Amino acid sequence: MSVTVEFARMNGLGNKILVVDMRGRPDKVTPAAAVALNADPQTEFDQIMAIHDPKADGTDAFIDILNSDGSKAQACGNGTRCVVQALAAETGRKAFTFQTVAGILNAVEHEDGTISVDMGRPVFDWDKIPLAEEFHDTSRIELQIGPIDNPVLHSPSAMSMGNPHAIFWVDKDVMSYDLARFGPLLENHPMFPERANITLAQVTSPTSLTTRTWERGAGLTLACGSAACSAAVSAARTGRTGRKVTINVASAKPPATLSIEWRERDGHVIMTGPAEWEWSGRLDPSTGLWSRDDSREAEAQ
Ligand SMILES: N[C@H](CCC[C@H](N)C(=O)O)C(=O)O
Repeated sequence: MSVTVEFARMNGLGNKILVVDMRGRPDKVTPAAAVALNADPQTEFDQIMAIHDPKADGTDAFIDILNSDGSKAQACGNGTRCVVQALAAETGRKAFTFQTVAGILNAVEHEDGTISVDMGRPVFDWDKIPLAEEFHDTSRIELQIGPIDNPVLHSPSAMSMGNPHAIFWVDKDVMSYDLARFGPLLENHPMFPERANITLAQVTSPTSLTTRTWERGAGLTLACGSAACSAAVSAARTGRTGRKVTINVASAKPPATLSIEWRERDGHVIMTGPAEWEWSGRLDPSTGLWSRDDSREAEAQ
């Protein structure tokens, strides 16, 4: 047992996020707490974004990211927008700088409530993604699933957006694939020594894509921000689209889009989209025991 902390149940395009306030204390949300929270339908989540005191000058907070299986993630685009909305509501500030294990992220909340996160620069080197085999060109790697002579999915683009991603290009509706079946096989494929997030992407115009993602450590999710960034970068990198695209996140609830720009001048990826607060409560970061606090809902009415 440890002293409880505040948390907020939020979502980014339906990607289920728990934002946990760990400021002012040295401990962490444990993998066991994550697994316990995910086992309860009311607190089931895709990522926990734990806000810690800043560790570096010029940053507002250190963010620790956990997947629902208790493993760590280096990046979470939808969760980062949720953290911005929570801190903006608390402080009235609009711009924040966060540190994660993958580096420094700058983010800003706009007048219309949407949030832009500078996700940093993509990494294409095979050993940094990481892949198990050397590929000179990671924009199309040798990997396939299904019958050898007629693969269902093949030749993905691989990259790191802080975390590892494989983007499979498809020309049919992304919902028509059995991603629940192929996702775990590809996530854990020997090609990906640190596993990978697996995305199906369909190019729908020179400025738009539709995506659907099987997340490493979380499975089928309604949306994945870093995967949307990776799909946008990979589409531009392979000449499928320009550097600025709208991503239709096929399973997002309600249907929604993210705007992604792979900025020409510095190679940074800027993701813009919404975040939504659902309810708040308190939890024990060592066990995951939690209770709901309805005072904020009462205030809002
Ligand atoms: N939902 C997140 C990504 C989580 C990535 C995580 N599954 C991993 O890399 O292990 C997003 O919006 O970017």
